[in-house]
Amino acid sequence: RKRLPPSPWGLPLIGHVHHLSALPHQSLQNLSRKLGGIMYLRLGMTPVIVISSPDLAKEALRSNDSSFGFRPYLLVGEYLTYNFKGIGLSNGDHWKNMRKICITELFSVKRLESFRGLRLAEVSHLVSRLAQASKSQSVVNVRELLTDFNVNIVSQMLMSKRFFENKNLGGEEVEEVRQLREFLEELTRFALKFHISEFVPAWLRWIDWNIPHARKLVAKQEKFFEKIIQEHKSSQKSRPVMDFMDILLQHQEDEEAAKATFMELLAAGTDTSACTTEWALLELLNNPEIMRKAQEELDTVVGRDRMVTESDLHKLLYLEDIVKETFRFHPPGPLLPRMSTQACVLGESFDIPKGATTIINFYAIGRDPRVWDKPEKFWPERFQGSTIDVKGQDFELIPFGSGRRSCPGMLLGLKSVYLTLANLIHGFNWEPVARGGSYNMDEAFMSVIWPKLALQAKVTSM
Ligand code: HEM
Repeated sequence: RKRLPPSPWGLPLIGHVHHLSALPHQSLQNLSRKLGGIMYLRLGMTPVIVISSPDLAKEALRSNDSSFGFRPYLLVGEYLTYNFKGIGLSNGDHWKNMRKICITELFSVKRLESFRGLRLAEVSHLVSRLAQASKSQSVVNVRELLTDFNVNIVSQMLMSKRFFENKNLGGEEVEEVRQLREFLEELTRFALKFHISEFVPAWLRWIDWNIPHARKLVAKQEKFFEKIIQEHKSSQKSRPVMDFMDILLQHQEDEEAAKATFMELLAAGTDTSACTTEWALLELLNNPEIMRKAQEELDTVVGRDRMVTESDLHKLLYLEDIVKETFRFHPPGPLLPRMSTQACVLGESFDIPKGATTIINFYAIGRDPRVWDKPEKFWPERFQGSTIDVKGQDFELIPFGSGRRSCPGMLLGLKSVYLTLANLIHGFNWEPVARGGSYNMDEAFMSVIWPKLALQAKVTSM
């Protein structure tokens, strides 16, 4: 006989909402410790299945990939992506088409290779900012450094624009960049608010009191993209190689699809990589022995006379273990959001209703003592001699998801994390400015899971 997975105690109307805190991945981890690897929650009127076991994640994402290949409804998807015209929140044929364009024209190995010089130029810029900070003995705001790096990479790939730390920008453009930063922050705050439309049936969504705010945000977004699209159309002939905006405007007559996809790629592709590097550096600062081993490896493989480049990365095996361990312990987006499009059975006999929001909590999987030895310890050596990788085949470690909706930007994200981390620790010694020399590792659930306190430290050139 089939049955629903176990649930915690609920309340009339709100169901199980009261079990969730400002750190929902941790609340769900705590619940799964009591209820097991699969549970059933009701958030308002929305049925939600939460999976926190590698075997059940594999069953959902591999054996039943087509049943769980949809994204659930989000208010930001309806408004800021013009009724689901982007890639990350859309479904069905439109999603298939956008994903195909993104994979062939932006994320293919060949296309990524053509941007190698761009990444090198940005990393040189990052290193010279650190060298300046070393000279002036000033404290480095690591988060700002990493965010600038990642936004600059993605914005140049998408639309040939370098937004941050660009001395060639005129006063009006600097003001635009400031507005973009503010807009992205406001959008994140908005996306994290409670939206009742996500917890009621579709016909009742109009009652959401956040809709006027969503419309205001759309107007700000419009202002930003209209200008970029116009500039792009008028300068297209002067670009030797077409950028992604040129390509997308060619494929898609509908400019709204281009705007939606751009906003999603900027949102999905910048903070994810930046926060992974920030967590890794934090762990190294709190664990000087691991830092020492990583720097020794860099000295042996790269030497002291030059920067680390992408051709060095495959030889840096300890660095690879550090990055894997960072993804296990601090996955940037720890809850995979999916939706079941047909009823199915998971596990021994758990009934998954059609239309249930399905969340895979791989934060819980990464810290489960049944899956990992000493899970609360940051211990890169656990990967020595192990074949476990982050690429979506090993369900103990799926920071980029798995299956048809897995992250298409994975290769770019990995390059960015390796390159920035390697260069941050290669040419510089880091001195903590935290009280007592050890950093607080609390988390904040924002666009991604950031360290609650942005990492600040002093550097000296080696
Ligand atoms: C460390 C870096 C990154 C991490 C950890 C990460 C993680 C993820 C995760 C967990 C998902 C959901 C996967 C699923 O449902 O199975 C995802 C989706 C996505 N990511 Fe990434 N990501 C990273 C970098 C990037 C970059 C650099 C880009 C693009 C510039 C990007 C673009 C996307 C897009 C467009 C989707 C939605 C795909 C779809 O729904 O078909 N990501 N990412």
